[in-house]
Amino acid sequence: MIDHPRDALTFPLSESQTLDPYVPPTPDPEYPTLHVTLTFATSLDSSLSLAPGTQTALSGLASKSMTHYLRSKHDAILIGVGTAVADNPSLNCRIGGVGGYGGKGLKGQPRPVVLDPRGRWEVNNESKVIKLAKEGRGKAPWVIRMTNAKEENAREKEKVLKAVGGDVFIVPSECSSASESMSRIDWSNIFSLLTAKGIRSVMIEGGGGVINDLLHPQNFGLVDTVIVTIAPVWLGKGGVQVCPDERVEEGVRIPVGRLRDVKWVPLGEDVVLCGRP
Ligand SMILES: NC(=O)C1=CN([C@@H]2O[C@H](COP(=O)(O)OP(=O)(O)OC[C@H]3O[C@@H](n4cnc5c(N)ncnc54)[C@H](OP(=O)(O)O)[C@@H]3O)[C@@H](O)[C@H]2O)C=CC1
Ligand SMILES: Nc1nc(O)c(N)c(N[C@@H]2O[C@H](COP(=O)(O)O)[C@@H](O)[C@H]2O)n1
Repeated sequence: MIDHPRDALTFPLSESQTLDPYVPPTPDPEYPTLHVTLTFATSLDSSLSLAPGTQTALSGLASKSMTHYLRSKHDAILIGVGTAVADNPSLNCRIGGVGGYGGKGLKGQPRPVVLDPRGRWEVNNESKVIKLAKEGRGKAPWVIRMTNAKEENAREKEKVLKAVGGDVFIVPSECSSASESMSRIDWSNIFSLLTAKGIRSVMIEGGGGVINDLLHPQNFGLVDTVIVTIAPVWLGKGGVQVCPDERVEEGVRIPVGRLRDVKWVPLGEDVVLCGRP
């Protein structure tokens, strides 16, 4: 019997088989493509957290283990800088048997990627992702920045990242007519960068800004799979909500997006919705 650390999570084979039609397929080495999974946990009133800048535990143990199983099936996890700042997340996979949790090396560990266009994430040696990378319990993070970002402490932060094997990549921004501070990076450029760096599957975990941007009709087609944990709780007004901009075509309001091939999987007290855009 394999000895797993006491803090390791388990996800039963029977549950993983239910989910497997939605996990990324084995990549074809001749046709390098990227599988994009959008996944998050929400309340009954479509909130990710009680308030901006705070972390709220929504997933129960069973659905949290499901998220970690998904992490083991993806090459990378991507979050927005708002989440990196609010949560100081670990972004590793803590399923027993993966690298660092009873397994060898970093096998099964995804690459954490932080979308931080303007260099707002104060990554340092106390950041959980950096500590885990040092301990061999997670991969070192990559940061995606925008061209011309006026970033404080850029050199120091890059040094911290590179010391553990992480990196910073610069992607051209899409200029906004409103102002430079409104400019953003086109998701197809982000996905091209990840593909060029050898990533074949990415799970995007949030937060609100990132999810709402990906649910925009212009971007929704770039998503292959959506997996949402719904927890039986209402958080109330003032939270970070998943609620994309409305969609109007020829002056008529229509739904923003709908999933097909849908499966609802009860896990503990939560239910997990799987589908494809
Ligand atoms: N329940 C759950 O599953 C999850 C909950 N959360 C929660 O969500 C909250 C964080 O969400 P939120 O504050 O919305 O932050 P996000 O993590 O969504 O980060 C948003 C920021 O990411 C950058 N960004 C997003 N899209 C683009 C783009 N296309 N191009 C360039 N930059 C982009 C922008 O940075 P800039 O402003 O610098 O331009 C933007 O403000 C926290 O409370 C966290 O706990 C987070 C993840 C999952
Ligand atoms: N699946 C899920 N359930 C919740 O209740 C959550 N709050 C989140 N948040 C996401 O998970 C990240 C934290 O991960 P670590 O445990 O620190 O590795 C957090 O940053 C969000 O992306 N997810």
